[in-house]
Amino acid sequence: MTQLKPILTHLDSIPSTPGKFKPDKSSPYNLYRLRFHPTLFPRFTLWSFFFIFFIVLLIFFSSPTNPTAGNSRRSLKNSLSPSPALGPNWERRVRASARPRSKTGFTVLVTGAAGFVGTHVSLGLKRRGDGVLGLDNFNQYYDVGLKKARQGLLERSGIMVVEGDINDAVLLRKLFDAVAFTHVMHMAAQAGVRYAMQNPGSYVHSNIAGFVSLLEACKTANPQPSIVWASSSSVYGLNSKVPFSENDRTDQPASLYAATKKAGEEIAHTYNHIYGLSITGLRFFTVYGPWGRPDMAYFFFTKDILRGKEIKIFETSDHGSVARDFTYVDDVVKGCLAALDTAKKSTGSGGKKKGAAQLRIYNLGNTKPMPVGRLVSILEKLLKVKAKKKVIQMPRNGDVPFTHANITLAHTELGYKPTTDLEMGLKKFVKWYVSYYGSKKKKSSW
Ligand SMILES: O=C(O)[C@H]1O[C@H](OP(=O)(O)OP(=O)(O)OC[C@H]2O[C@@H](n3ccc(=O)[nH]c3=O)[C@H](O)[C@@H]2O)[C@H](O)[C@@H](O)[C@@H]1O
Repeated sequence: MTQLKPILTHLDSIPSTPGKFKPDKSSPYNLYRLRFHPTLFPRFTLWSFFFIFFIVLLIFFSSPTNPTAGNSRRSLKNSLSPSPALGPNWERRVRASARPRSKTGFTVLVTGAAGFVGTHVSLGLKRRGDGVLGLDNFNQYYDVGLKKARQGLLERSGIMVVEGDINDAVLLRKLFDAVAFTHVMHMAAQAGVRYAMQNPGSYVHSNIAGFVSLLEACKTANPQPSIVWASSSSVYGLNSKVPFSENDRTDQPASLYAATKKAGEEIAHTYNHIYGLSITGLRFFTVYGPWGRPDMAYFFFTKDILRGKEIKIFETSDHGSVARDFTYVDDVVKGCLAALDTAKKSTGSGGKKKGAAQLRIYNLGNTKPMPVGRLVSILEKLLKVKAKKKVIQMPRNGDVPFTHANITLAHTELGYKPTTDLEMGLKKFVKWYVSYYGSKKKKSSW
């Protein structure tokens, strides 16, 4: 310490403009300076170097437990030096995928494209000649292998799926810079009613923060796209007025999942109001079908029945049956495309509203609620296996006892008319299930 003091005092006297310093030969500290510089200064610099190096290592190699932090680091990396995946070749592929077949076709960004409904909607759009670019974060909520298989299906139809998160603002900007999307079909979400109790943060991350991030990109884009997005029948929560109509109360959500979807509807209102974005929300009613979600009851009941594993059938506290307005995926896709076709243009540009814009919400259900017990007996018949059933009281985990859609509004304004009943829809699902998991003997991790 006594040795360092003279050096530090000497540093205090260095003028701020380098090169103008004249050593004071008369200073009694000159002797110390000459004697200690050669040994102490390199040691000091060496330790500083190691310290800085350690900090840099820590920043670059620490695992991103917070997904948003991970994204922001990736975003930073992207903005500093675009990875080869975001280079000119990547941009060419992005543009080619999004190019419609005809001049009147739409140019659609589908978020959650490797998800269940996202895949079907993407294929439906491509089939009729629209240009489709997919975006999906391939998260591990359920079997990523299934998502990759859906991606393969899309790629064979000429649809590219960019791997990325809707929270990644830099990536979204790159996509909107590369392509003038006319529409965004926003299907990306953290789905599942009961899982919200295990991982509440993922619902906030995808369904709230992610939605805002996407709307920010849409409002800034020039031209602003029209947006159609997936809300949920779960917003009706504890509403007991049946069938559920769009103007019924939705302020009593029974799960955090439902609350984040309801929040999405309010956020949509705000972006419509401030920026003139044209936004249509679709309340899906328990959508099922081929390439479905392994976390949903019809899917894991099929798996468990085939394996001889017990399945739990929920009932209400007064021993009534729990029922859902199960809706077949092809019917929902028709509703999604009709919503896109009837969507008016957004009115804003450069982040500024120019006039009132369209804001809509529709139920896309089947109007025929079925008890879960009935779903199981249809599966038993199709699989030719008797299920090991255990009837238990519905746990308090966010579930609601029944759903039932009034689809008058969607019918009148979108021409929506579901045509697939539960027997036919499950038959198609089981056929796919057996061909995917049965004959191919795919390993499943779900
Ligand atoms: O349309 C909707 O609003 C929602 O539909 C489904 O949610 P849910 O209807 O709860 O679908 P499942 O998890 O497949 O459950 C179907 C029925 O089976 C019942 N169930 C579930 C699990 C189980 O072990 N036993 C059982 O009887 C549930 O109570 C429910 O009545 C989706 O998972 C949500 O993402 C979607 O938003």
